[in-house]
Amino acid sequence: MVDNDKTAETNTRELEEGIVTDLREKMTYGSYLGLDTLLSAQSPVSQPEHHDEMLFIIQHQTTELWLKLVLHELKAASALIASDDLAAALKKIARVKHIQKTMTEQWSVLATLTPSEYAQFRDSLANSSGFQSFQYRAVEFALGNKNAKMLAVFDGEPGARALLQELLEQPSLYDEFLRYLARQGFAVPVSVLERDVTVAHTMTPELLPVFIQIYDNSAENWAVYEACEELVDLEENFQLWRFRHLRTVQRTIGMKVGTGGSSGVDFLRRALDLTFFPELFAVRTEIGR
Ligand code: HEM
Ligand SMILES: N[C@@H](CC(=O)c1ccccc1NC=O)C(=O)O
Repeated sequence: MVDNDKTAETNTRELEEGIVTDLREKMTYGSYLGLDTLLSAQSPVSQPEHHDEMLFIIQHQTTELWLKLVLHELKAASALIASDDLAAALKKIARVKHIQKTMTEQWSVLATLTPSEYAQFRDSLANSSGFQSFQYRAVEFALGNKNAKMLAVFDGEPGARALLQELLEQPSLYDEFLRYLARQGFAVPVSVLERDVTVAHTMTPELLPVFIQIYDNSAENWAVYEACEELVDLEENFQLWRFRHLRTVQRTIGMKVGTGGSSGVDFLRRALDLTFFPELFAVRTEIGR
């Protein structure tokens, strides 16, 4: 038995006898998590190395890890809706919402990078840009912001291009939800069910009666009503991430053009006009009328 009183007295925690210390040939924390690979993937390019480039790299890498999980969960959610298991899909979406909050909150870490610090290593980044993040684009596609023109950026990355091509051709989460609603007996127009899923869904007024029915009779349509509100949360969270990105960019590079070749802040601002689920926002105007 460990003498617990001793801990406070010595301000040192005794290791318990059962603790495994001989881990040769065994799976360990580091081997399980692939830490050798993960922690050797931070390679600053500035010369001499700029202290703050480590922050810049790790901020992006942690975001990419979260994006990997978001994609994993969204794919599962889509498949679950396609198999009529809405409740299980909502569980995945709930997780995505928490990840989004973390991703959005994380901007405050990068905001500690001042414009002058960033300017000291920005040239080293050449034409690399977040615009070239295939996982970010994959999440946009999965949620329905399809744009085939984005694929050209990935001509030199066959794996990324193939993943995006596949997602481009698959129904988005919203497409799957609308098909589900049709299977549940809601009057989803055939034109919506048979639409070309390789392009972005656009506002379809003929869909509004479906959502008015759901929102005006929420008690009778509780499951789909809840699902609608979860989708609204997803879009809201996505926009908040875009907005924090925009504001961080603005405070860091002002109105400079982007390393990726876009106008910068103006280009990013236009993304705030995009919507994944237009009818779920339009229905709000109609409620209770
Ligand atoms: C000081 C930090 C940052 C600056 C100054 C910055 C700047 C920019 C600019 C100017 C663009 C437009 C494309 C271009 O011309 O380059 C862009 C796009 C983008 N950035 Fe950043 N960025 C920063 C941090 C980040 C971080 C941490 C991420 C996280 C992965 C990120 C992800 C993206 C994505 C996904 C796009 C494409 C957005 C879209 O298509 O709407 N950026 N960024
Ligand atoms: N586009 C940024 C550069 C940048 O932020 C960046 C560069 C390399 C990898 C990811 C980046 N993040 C977001 O665009 C700029 O124009 O300064």
